[in-house]
This record gives sequence, structure tokens and C-alpha cells, in this order.
Amino acid sequence: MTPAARYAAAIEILDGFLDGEPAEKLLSNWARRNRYAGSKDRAAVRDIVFDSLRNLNSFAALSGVGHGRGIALGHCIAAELSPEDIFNGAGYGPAPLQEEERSAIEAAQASSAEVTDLPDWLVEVFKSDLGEDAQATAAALRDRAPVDLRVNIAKTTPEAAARALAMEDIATEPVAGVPTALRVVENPRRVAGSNAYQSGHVELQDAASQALVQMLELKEGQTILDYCAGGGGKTLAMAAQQPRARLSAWDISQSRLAPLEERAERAGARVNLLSAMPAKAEYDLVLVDAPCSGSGAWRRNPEGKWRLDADGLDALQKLQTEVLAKASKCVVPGGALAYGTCSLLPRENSEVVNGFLNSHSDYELQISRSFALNQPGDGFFCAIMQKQL
Ligand SMILES: C[S@@+](CC[C@H](N)C(=O)[O-])C[C@H]1O[C@@H](n2cnc3c(N)ncnc32)[C@H](O)[C@@H]1O
Repeated sequence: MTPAARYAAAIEILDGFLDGEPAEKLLSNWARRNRYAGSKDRAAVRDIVFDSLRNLNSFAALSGVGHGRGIALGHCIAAELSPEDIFNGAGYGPAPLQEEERSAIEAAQASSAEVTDLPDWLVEVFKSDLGEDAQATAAALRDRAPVDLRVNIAKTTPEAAARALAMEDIATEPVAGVPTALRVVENPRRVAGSNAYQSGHVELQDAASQALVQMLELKEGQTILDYCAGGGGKTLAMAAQQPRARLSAWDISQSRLAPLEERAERAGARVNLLSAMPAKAEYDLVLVDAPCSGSGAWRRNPEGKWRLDADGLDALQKLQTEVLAKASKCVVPGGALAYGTCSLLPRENSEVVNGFLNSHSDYELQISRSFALNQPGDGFFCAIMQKQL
């Protein structure tokens, strides 16, 4: 496909997104309908779409033109490509630029209005929750997230894993402060097919997720419940961190939990998958990796920031409060309850924890930490609370 044809495909997908369709579904439907598109084309179209979703308002403002076409034009301008070279109707590319579009681009270039790549209601939430960091945080969400790997230290060492990856032309570097993490600096798209990945020596996992697991200071023989295990990212990180712990995993969605069986086998981890909701106080440590806005990971899933609404965010906070209270019943006296999210917003983090502590006088806060973007990866939060003996 020509660069112009890739832009034409991205415009179609962006229009579908603006009509409310999920971006992933649009991308896979497009790939199915256009079998001639090779993996490089699919990756390039995906990159245009995801860059655009991270920068939706700024790209629209760069072109001054509406719809998917205007956003793609903004992408083209931001990438320092000439719109005339792409939007000229040649090679299955987008239709040629109209005179009024040229004027709109000229006017947009002359404007110095500040644009935030968040919906308006969320700009206010960022301001009230993040104060003077709001603008910089929203701006940092425009960038692509790094690709991080967790080295399965139950099977190999970070040095050996980095060497094995390098032999497959996947260059990595260590991540300061997170000994299990490797950041992929070349050929991230080769990871899933690599021997190191296939043999369970590395997993895709953001460095902040790994840092959260490190905070838990797991001990031999501990009984641990991952209460919101999902596909088991944290479960497997805990299993690698402390292979002698006794791990159980639960998720309200059994379909999300199901792939963990195979993933655990590949990683050489032993995990007891629960099919009934745990409710008895029988775990030394319960981790609640709570459902959240995902704002700390909006660089990876930029659709999230456009689809969330104020009611949805309120509902999440209520759900977090409920889940934390339920999970706390599973902790033995003297045990610990850890609450984590990949959200940047205190209303989903410290506010939920403070609310819990106010209504559960048998718990006290031991430590809490907010991980800002790039320190070391996605935005994350973790609080560890101790239950009285
Ligand atoms: C942030 S995700 C977990 C990600 C996972 N821990 C990982 O590292 O891959 C939150 C999970 O909470 C689950 N969940 C939502 N409500 C729940 C509830 N009431 N009890 C248990 N799990 C719940 C969701 O199904 C979702 O899988």
C-alpha cells in the first residue's frame, strides 16, 4: 500500500470511531475486508489510528478540518508530511484537497489556541484531581507508551533474557529501579513470535505493574489471593517473584480468568483458579487490582479517554469501594490488603483507600505510592493496608 492508501484506510477507521464503533473492531474488520494489506500495512494503519486517538483534538486543531479526514490531515501535518503529497487522489489515497480545506489548514496553522487531548468534562476532572500537574499529565498521554517486558525470574535472569532477545534482533535496556523489567528499544513487534516469549522467559508487562508487585514484598509460604486477577498479569508476576507462595486467583469474569491456566503453565507457575467467589478470611495477602478508568494506561488504550463519561467514572469509584470491602473479608488477622489501579486520579486511588480506612477501623495504612507516567511506565497506584491481629 502507498502511504496515501494507508491514510485513506485510517480515515475510514477514524470515521467509524467518531460514529461510536470500537477502534479494535474497526481495524480487524478493515484487515478482513482488505486481505491484500500485509503486516507492515496493517501496522502502519494501526499506528496512524492510535496516534490520532491519542492526539484527537490536537490533530483536528492542526488541520481545522472535521471528521476522520481532518484528524488524518492533522496527523500528516504533525508527521511533517506534505498534505498535498498524501491528499491528492493518487494511488488509492484520500481525495484531493479542496480549496476550503487549504484555507482551513492555513488558518489553523496561524492559531495559537491551546488544545488538550481530553474531552472537556475530563479536563475539569484532571484539574481538580491533579492540580498543577493536570496539563503536563494530559500532554504526556499523547505519546506512545514504551513496550516493557517482565523477565520470568523463576526461569531465567534479566541478563540472559536480554541476550536471548538480542539474538532475535530485539534490543532491550534495563529499567531503573525495576530489576525484572526490560524495555524494548528495537523491534517490539517481534516479541510475541520470539523464542524467549514462547518459552515463558518473558511476558509483556508494563514496568509500573512490575514495580507494584515488588512493593508487596512476598514471602515464602504466604497464602495470596489475586482478587481481580483478570488474565493474570499480576498473578504471574507474583508467582515469579515468590515461587514458594501459595497463589489463588479470582475474577468476577470467569472468561477473563480462563486463559490464566495456559499462561501459568507456559510460565511454569502454580496457581489455584477459583470458580466460586472467595469470602472467608484465609489469605495472608489479598491483592485488589481494581477495575478502573485505566487513565494511567491511556497511551496504550487512548480510546478509553474518549469513551469514559462522568457517570461511568462515578460508577467505577463505587465499584472500587465495594470490591475493596468484599476482598477485605478474605484477609486473615495480621494479614495485608493491597489496593492497586492503573489510574492517575486520586478519586480512584487515595480517596477510595481513605474511604475504606474510615469505615474499617481494623485496617491501617502501611504504605501508598502513586506512580506518575514514565516513573517508570504507565500511571499506577498502590496502597498496602495491614489488618489488626
Ligand atoms: C484492572 S483489571 C485486572 C487486571 C489483572 N490483574 C492483570 O494484571 O492483568 C480488573 C479486573 O477486575 C475484575 N472485576 C470487576 N469487578 C469485580 C468484582 N466484583 N470482583 C472481582 N473481580 C472484579 C474485572 O473483571 C477485571 O478483570
